Parts: sequence; C-alpha cells; structure tokens
Amino acid sequence: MTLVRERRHQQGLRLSPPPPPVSATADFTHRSLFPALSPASSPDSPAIIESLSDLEKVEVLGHGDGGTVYKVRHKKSSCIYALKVLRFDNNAATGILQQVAREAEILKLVDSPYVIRCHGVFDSGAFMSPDHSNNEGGGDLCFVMEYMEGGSLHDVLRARQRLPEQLISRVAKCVLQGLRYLHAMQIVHRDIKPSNLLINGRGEIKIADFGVSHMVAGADEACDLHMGTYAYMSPERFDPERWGGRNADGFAGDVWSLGLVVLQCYVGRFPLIGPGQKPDWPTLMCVICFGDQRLEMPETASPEFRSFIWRCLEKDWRKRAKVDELLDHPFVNKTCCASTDQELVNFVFPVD
Ligand SMILES: Nc1ncnc2c1ncn2[C@@H]1O[C@H](COP(=O)(O)OP(=O)(O)OP(=O)(O)O)[C@@H](O)[C@H]1O
Repeated sequence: MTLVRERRHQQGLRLSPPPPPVSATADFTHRSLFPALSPASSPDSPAIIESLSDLEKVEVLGHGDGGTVYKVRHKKSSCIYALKVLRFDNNAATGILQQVAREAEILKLVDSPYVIRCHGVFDSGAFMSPDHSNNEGGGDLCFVMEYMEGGSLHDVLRARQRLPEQLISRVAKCVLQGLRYLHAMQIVHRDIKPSNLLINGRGEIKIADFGVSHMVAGADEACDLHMGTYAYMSPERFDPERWGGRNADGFAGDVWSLGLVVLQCYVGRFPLIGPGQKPDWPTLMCVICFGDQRLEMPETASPEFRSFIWRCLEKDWRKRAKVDELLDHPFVNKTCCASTDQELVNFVFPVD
C-alpha cells in the first residue's frame, strides 16, 4: 500500500491533448448538476451529498491531464469519496467543455459493479449551458466518485512492475464485464488504459474516466475520432482510411486497448515499443498501423494468454474478438479461477 501510494504522482504514458488549467483547491460552493444518489441505490456509500460543503479534503490522490483528484470525507457520515476537480478558465476550448459535459452525462447513466460509481456532479454554473456559450470566467466541475483505495492499475504497475498471469486474468475479466455493460448501453469508452482502471480494497477492478467516451447512437464519430490516448488507440481509430475506421462501431477499439493493457501487465512496460524508445506519434503510427507491430509476446506466457492477446490485437477490427467471446475465453474462464480477490488485494496492498 505504502509503495503504491508513494508512486501515485508519477506520470504515466500520456499522449493526450494538452490539459486545461487546473485549480489547486476546490471551491466548495458549487451547485449540484445531478441529484446525489439515494442510500438504497448505493449500499457502499450511505451518505447523501447535497453540496460540496458537505465534504472536507483529506489528501490529494493524483493529478491527471484534466484535473486533480482528492480524497474527501463526508462530514456527517465520515464516508470517504474521491473528488475529481476540473478547472476551466474563460479560454477553455468548446471541445474540452463538451468533453467534460459528456463525462457528466454518461456518469448519470451508468450503474454497474464494474464501473466507477459517481455520487454527484457539481459545477459553478459557468460552462454547462447546452451550447457552452455562457462560459465567461470559467469554473470548476467536480465529480464525487466512489473511492478506490488501491488507486489505478497504472499506480500498481509503477510499484510492482508486473502482475502474475492469474491476477492479469482477474483484471481482464473485470474490465470485460465492465465493457459488456457499457457496450450494451451503446457506450464506447475509448480510453481504456492502466490509469483508467481503478482497484478497491476488496480487490475489485472498475472502469473510470468517461472524458472521451460517447454514446454510439447519433454521435458524429468523424468529429472526434482521435480523442483519447494515442498509445492505446486501435489501428482503425489511429488511421481510419487504411483500416476502415469510418465504418467501425467503436466497440472493437475498446477490445484492442484492453489487449494492450493485459500485455503491459505481463511485460511490465508499454508493449508496442522497445525499452527506452519514445512513444511519439510517428513511432506509434508505425507500430500500430503499418507492417508487423513489434509485439513482445513473452516466451513464458501460457498458450491461453497468447491466444487471448492475439484475439484482442487483431489489426482488422472486423476480425477482432468481441467482448462476449473474450469472456468465454479460457484465459479469462480458467486462469482467473486460479486466483482470488484476496490474492489481488494482497498484491496491491503488500505488507511492508
Ligand atoms: N475514484 C478514485 N479513487 C482513488 N483514486 C483515484 C480515483 N480516481 C482517480 N484516482 C487517482 O488519481 C489519479 C488521477 O486521476 P485522473 O482521472 O485525474 O487522471 P488519470 O486517469 O491518471 O490520467 P488521464 O487524465 O490521462 O486520464 C489516478 O491515477 C489515481 O491514482
């Protein structure tokens, strides 16, 4: 646990667009954008959060491209939450404002044990007008989220470098269950990567961060095909002309990203480029979209692991495995049974 926490603030493989300005402190006077959840629908978090003034900061959990995440305590109930604060000034691009508004919209809809639960969204009111025309002066947007004690898979990999195969299988199973839920709701995540997979004290893994997700129906994919982190982006999203991306439904892109995450857990670094090689845009373009990708398929990995990876990292999205196929795959079905949630907990929170 200590090890994991110490390394939380280190930066991961980040190739997202530049961040908007981030506030150092949360202004706890915002209004609620959607009602806090009732106790019945949230057994883990009995508190009803009416305003951000109900919460007090405990510590900073981490910084992302879009903002700062705090550990906070609900004053009345002492329940612990994670508070993600995004700060915008009046120069914030409309695209970014639409992106966070999209995250808020999607969070309202999702309710799954495999997806991070959001207990409320609060804002200063400056940028949430439907056409984003009223954004003079900027403001904060604050997401009150379920607190995940183990931090992200990125934090865990920083601390422990690699995961044993049976724990990787457990991670894969949870993410696939989350994706099955999201895809059934016609939501494509589009940014599956280690820092967006969070782990709690019960060894549960959940998908977080819907900043670049979108609802498939009615969305204009062509407008924002390149949003998300390039490193984990599928060939059809990276180079839609070459890989028929204009016709892709988007779900296959989440499977590709999961394949890379699973392989990264095994080899201990981003798997598509050599150690020390810079993951810049041209290098990634070459390995993801052209010729033979330099896939490091470890000799020691089981046949089940290899087969799972090949099914995820099939370049042609039409031939790539679907989520349901992968949930039936022996790597997920069989290998996962060789471990327990407790083993994952022991791995994430080692006794020093
Ligand atoms: N719900 C949570 N519970 C506990 N820790 C969290 C939670 N959400 C985020 N964190 C921590 O805060 C860090 C920053 O999270 P954030 O979502 O802002 O950015 P990120 O996902 O790491 O990067 P990016 O902005 O590129 O997506 C995470 O890496 C994680 O360590």
